[in-house]
Amino acid sequence: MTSQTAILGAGVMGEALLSGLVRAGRRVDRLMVGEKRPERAHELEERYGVAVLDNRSAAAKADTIALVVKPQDMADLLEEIAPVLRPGVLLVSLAAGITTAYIESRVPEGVAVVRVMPNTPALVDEGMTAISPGSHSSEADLAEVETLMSSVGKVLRIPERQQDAVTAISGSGPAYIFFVVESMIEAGVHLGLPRATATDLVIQTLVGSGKMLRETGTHPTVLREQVTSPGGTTASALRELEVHKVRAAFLAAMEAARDRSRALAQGS
Ligand SMILES: NC(=O)C1=CN([C@@H]2O[C@H](COP(=O)(O)OP(=O)(O)OC[C@H]3O[C@@H](n4cnc5c(N)ncnc54)[C@H](O)[C@@H]3O)[C@@H](O)[C@H]2O)C=CC1
Ligand SMILES: O=C(O)[C@@H]1CCC=N1
Repeated sequence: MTSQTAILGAGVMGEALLSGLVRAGRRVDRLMVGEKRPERAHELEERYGVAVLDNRSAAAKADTIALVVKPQDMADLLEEIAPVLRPGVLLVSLAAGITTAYIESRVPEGVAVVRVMPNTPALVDEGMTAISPGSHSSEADLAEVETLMSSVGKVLRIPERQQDAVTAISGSGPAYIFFVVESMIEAGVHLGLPRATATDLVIQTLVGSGKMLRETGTHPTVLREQVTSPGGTTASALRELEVHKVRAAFLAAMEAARDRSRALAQGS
């Protein structure tokens, strides 16, 4: 691929994308970064040898522009770069909640927009990214974004109306998993295990369970039943999770995330 890609907004997710592209063999002279905080810009220049430019210069030179600022900063960023956007340029928005229509209404006609929801495991090339076309994006644009995001993990095409739910499940998802991991480690400490032992036990249990899910293709309910001996320890634990309404809490949490994603599009 010989095109120029600009990443505007290089915080956690911008760096995940940048580092993934570099790991995937993208030449650094084909990449540019726009970043508001000078110390962060300097850090990325040092770490990757990438050129950090002002947003307008980067946007003017790029064929593909990844928008990786917070949803609340998107309007200002679009206002800044809109004057230099050429027809045919591809905007790839990673921002939660922001619709392709929101972006299309703020940029010149003929600019293609693709909405993307990644997650932080992209940092270790195990990301889950869902992509949706805007009203002017072509098959070639979607294929371009698939190539871009598959450098950091798995990519799925979905209709845009599913993006808020996807944000609630896989976009925010790693945080729920880490929360469960934290909770299990704390429980281990309460049960008298050294913290380091509890941490090792929980992380390997998580990785092993994830590998079983992926490699066996067996439904999670069946896998859970395999662990749950009649009258045994697991059944006792699961009864407590049901008593404490953990399943209902997960549903309420993800509905809240989905609703928050919708609200971000309204600028709140
Ligand atoms: N962190 C995550 O797990 C995920 C984040 N996202 C989305 O990615 C976007 C970025 O999120 P994070 O990386 O977590 O936030 P962050 O706060 O770590 O990074 C945002 C970066 O944008 C910079 N910035 C702000 N305004 C700018 C401007 N006008 N020009 C250039 N740089 C500017 C900030 O200085 C900061 O470095 C958000 O829209 C979020 O919804 C999507 C999926 C997952
Ligand atoms: O918390 C957030 O708003 C972002 C979007 C998905 C994950 N982090």
